[in-house]
Amino acid sequence: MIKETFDALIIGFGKGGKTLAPFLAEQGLKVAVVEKSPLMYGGTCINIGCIPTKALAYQSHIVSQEEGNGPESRQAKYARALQEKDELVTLLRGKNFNNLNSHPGITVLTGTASFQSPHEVRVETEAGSILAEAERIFINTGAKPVLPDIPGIDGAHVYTSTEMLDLAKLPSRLAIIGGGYIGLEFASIYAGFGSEVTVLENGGVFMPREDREIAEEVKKVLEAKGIRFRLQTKVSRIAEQGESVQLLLSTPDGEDTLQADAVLVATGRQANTDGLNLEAAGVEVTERGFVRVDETLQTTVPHIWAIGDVNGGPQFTYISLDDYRILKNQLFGDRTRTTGDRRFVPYSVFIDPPLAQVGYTEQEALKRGHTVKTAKLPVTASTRARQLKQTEGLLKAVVDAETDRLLGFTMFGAESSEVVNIVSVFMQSGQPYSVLRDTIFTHPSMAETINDLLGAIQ
Ligand SMILES: Cc1cc2nc3c(=O)[nH]c(=O)nc-3n(C[C@H](O)[C@H](O)[C@H](O)COP(=O)(O)OP(=O)(O)OC[C@H]3O[C@@H](n4cnc5c(N)ncnc54)[C@H](O)[C@@H]3O)c2cc1C
Ligand SMILES: NC(=O)c1ccc[n+]([C@@H]2O[C@H](COP(=O)([O-])OP(=O)(O)OC[C@H]3O[C@@H](n4cnc5c(N)ncnc54)[C@H](O)[C@@H]3O)[C@@H](O)[C@H]2O)c1
Repeated sequence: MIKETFDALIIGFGKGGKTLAPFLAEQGLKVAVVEKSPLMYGGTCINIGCIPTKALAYQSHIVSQEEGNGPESRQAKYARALQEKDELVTLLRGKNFNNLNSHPGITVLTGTASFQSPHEVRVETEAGSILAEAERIFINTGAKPVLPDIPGIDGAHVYTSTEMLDLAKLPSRLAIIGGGYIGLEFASIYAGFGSEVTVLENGGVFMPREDREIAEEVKKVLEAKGIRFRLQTKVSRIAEQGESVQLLLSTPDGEDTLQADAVLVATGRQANTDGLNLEAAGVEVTERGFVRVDETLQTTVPHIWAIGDVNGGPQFTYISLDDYRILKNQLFGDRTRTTGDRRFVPYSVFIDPPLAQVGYTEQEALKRGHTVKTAKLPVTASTRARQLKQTEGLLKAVVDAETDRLLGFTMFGAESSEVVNIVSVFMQSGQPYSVLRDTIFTHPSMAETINDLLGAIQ
């Protein structure tokens, strides 16, 4: 076996790792990045996550706005959207590979990594095994879908989100198991292309973490687009029936069946630690199977760190990026950054229109003992939304009645995934909400709805 020695070894080509690699190389370290699949240079986000799904969401929105699309035209537009998505992914994957591969201080090893000892990682490449020894090791192997134990889940018409991204034929009827981020985003994408979509969620509350008024509005808008939601519903069996499948459902009203042409399983994502042989390094995992880290992202072994989805933090690309910032600060800075100083992490669910949130919902603020003032504004109040012909949705703000600080902001409406970042930055400043209420925004814009929303706080 060939033996190579590095100062730093990064396992997985995720967002945090691929940003950390050039930084470490610029500090004079000899760095290796190990990626198990040539189709995954750049990681989940680029190849099978954010980028391809949002590319499809964009095309689906356009198709949904058009009139007179019959089944053939919808299939043709779906096929073109898949092709454009593939072109974009291929472009970004190549750029990501070249960014690291062309760097003089970085070696990209394409192969599967597994620990042999605390400082040694075996990499199985097509050309044979390499034993990579490194002083510092960073685990950035991401997450993979959870597959519930349902008879028939391994059937031909049942897909994970990754597999759905290559589904050539637009399904007439799509059943989605799981009503979380992936479930709702795919529901919105496929409904936009014209599929009949049913979301099967075993929880009893639709979008349980969201503000209740906003969640109700989301449900109403998505239902108006033809998406059906079945809560408190478990799938007990999936049976192949020729070109389609039958799902056997267990519901509060008893057993039921659902016919579908495709089934998406979107029931959460778990740490990708298979085959890493963490025991050989002494790296511990949590009860949920994620790599155990402290606030500085150090594992139970001092020279090994874990970044991104694999460490059990929020599963967002921008959190993996922030993990990189923490490591940079901890290893080469003043060691003040930790996961504990993350406040007001915004997020967006790319349904149509998108939902974005930062801070507390009204319910969460009350639970935390705040006295609150709130305001709501329908998206119809926005002239920009009328120009965009996207008047669905609702905004809501939550203000602390004692300090006048903005505690939370939710926007379900066009361009909310952009607008939320303005509010997030403002919330970091800790200023009273009236400052944002009276800030000058361009017109016409979706951002200016913030002025009106906060103007309605009483
Ligand atoms: C369908 C979908 C849509 C999403 N949409 C969004 C979104 O819109 N916005 C957002 O912020 N987040 C989104 N996410 C989440 C986001 O993609 C992840 O949080 C993020 O990509 C995680 O990055 P990471 O740094 O943890 O590692 P990843 O990008 O997951 O990279 C891990 C890499 O490690 C490799 N690997 C695994 N095991 C080994 C091994 N043993 N040896 C070598 N290599 C290995 C994998 O092949 C992979 O390339 C989405 C996720 C999915 C699935
Ligand atoms: N826009 C974004 O930022 C974005 C988009 C997609 C994914 N992601 C990330 O990916 C992660 C994974 O997404 P996800 O949707 O797979 O997970 P999730 O945790 O968001 O949702 C999973 C849902 O499936 C339900 N569920 C679990 N088992 C079930 C079963 N047997 N039957 C029916 N329902 C069941 C859960 O109650 C939950 O509502 C998210 O947590 C998110 O961080 C982010």
